[in-house]
Amino acid sequence: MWHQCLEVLRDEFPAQQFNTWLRPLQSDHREGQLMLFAPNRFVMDWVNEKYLRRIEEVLKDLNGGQAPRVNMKVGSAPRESEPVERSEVPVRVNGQVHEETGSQVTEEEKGVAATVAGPASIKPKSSGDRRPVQVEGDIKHQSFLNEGFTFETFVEGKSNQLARAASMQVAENPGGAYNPLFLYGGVGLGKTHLMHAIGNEIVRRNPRAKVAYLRSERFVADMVKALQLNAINEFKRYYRSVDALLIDDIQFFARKERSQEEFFHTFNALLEGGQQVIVTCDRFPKEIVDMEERLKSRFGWGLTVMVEPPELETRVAILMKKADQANVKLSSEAAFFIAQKIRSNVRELEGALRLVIANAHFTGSEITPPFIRESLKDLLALHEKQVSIDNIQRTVAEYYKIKVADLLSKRRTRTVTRPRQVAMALSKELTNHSLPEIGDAFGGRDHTTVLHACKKIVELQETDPSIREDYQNFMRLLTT
Ligand SMILES: Nc1ncnc2c1ncn2[C@@H]1O[C@H](COP(=O)(O)OP(=O)(O)OP(=O)(O)O)[C@@H](O)[C@H]1O
Repeated sequence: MWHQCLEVLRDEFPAQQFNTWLRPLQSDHREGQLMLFAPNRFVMDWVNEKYLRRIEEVLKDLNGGQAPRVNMKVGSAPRESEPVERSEVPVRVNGQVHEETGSQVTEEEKGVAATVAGPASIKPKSSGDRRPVQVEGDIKHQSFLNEGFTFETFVEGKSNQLARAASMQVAENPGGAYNPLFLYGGVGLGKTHLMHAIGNEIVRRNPRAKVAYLRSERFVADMVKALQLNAINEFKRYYRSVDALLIDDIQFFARKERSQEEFFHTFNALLEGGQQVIVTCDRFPKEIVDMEERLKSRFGWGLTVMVEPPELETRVAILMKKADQANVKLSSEAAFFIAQKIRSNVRELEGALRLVIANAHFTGSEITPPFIRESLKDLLALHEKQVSIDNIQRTVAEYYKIKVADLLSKRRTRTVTRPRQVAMALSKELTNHSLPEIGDAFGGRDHTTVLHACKKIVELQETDPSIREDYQNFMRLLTT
């Protein structure tokens, strides 16, 4: 019943709210009582205040008008027993079976170890001690927190408000606020920036704190190297000794079974020790493919927050801030012009600004919209070339698993009309074609049909989280 209830709530609330507060709840239903388990007190209080009444109503409907008793507590639902971590046993590598659990280093993991060049980059991060530390087995630990990625340099907007607030709380109270903190969202939206901001803030508040930041490939490479050098115990000891472990782009753990297992144990040890874990990913935990369920479920124990693509005002504010940091005067008209043209992500926005600034320095020109248009000519041409109606139709058809011909046909079944409307709205937003031109490209439809589709999709994005997510995915797919 709880799963059915979640399905109803998923349609009612925006994806971010649903994923942050409702999805992590676990349930246990017995003797007419539904116990909901929240990963921490904060989530429990929030759900109690904001959602419980609606949850009860939905459950009542699902239960033929009879409301089950709903109680909440912090913790996790009773589950089937999970394998218990055993003591550290020496491990043999090169495809031989790991004695503890039977999992092997996969070919993928060996590949990562081979391609991540140079010594392992994990360093106990304390501002007082920035020397790389040599440990047995010749694994040099270095970690690099980008000192420019701080909360001060991070521009807050609607799209990242929740993620920023949660990150700030973690930085103020590592191990005590939300553990783990799971930040997810599309490329170039500021997840790494926030993660470093947390690390930098932890160290600023406590210069002796050990913060390890690394991309997940590095964790894999280090682990394989440690196995090869017979130094797995040092590896474990190191990772379990940090005050905060920051792992970026966890999706690269997919299919790396041995690393997932190692990370799982490290993760548990850290959580048990009250040490902070922060993870970023390009998608919601449950949607990571080829990742162990128990690991995904652990990710949901703390707080899971989405970083969304910034809206126009935030893009403008980001440009102004970046220009200011570069000591460049940028008029709001110029910032607006760039922000309107570059919508995909912040990384690309920054790249465009850098190009404009470099050109302005080089030519001694003032930064005006015509100058920007000229400076970004190649980039914009590339965008315009890539985002053709044809490209949009192919992308949308592939995504919804229908044929392009269906989009152009007269068919009016729901499975076809909604994707067609999405494709029309995207064509309006991402190309310079007029409404009649778009109508023509969709099997000779009238421009009023296109207009109706655009309005409908704007409306649905407000009310239907799945359409909103689809639309954002398309914007990402088509513009990056
Ligand atoms: N809100 C923001 N304010 C200021 N700068 C930002 C903001 N969001 C992103 N940036 C900047 O955009 C660039 C890309 O951000 P970042 O590397 O954090 O993205 P990401 O979400 O981790 O992407 P990926 O998934 O590709 O790793 C960085 O230079 C970062 O400083």
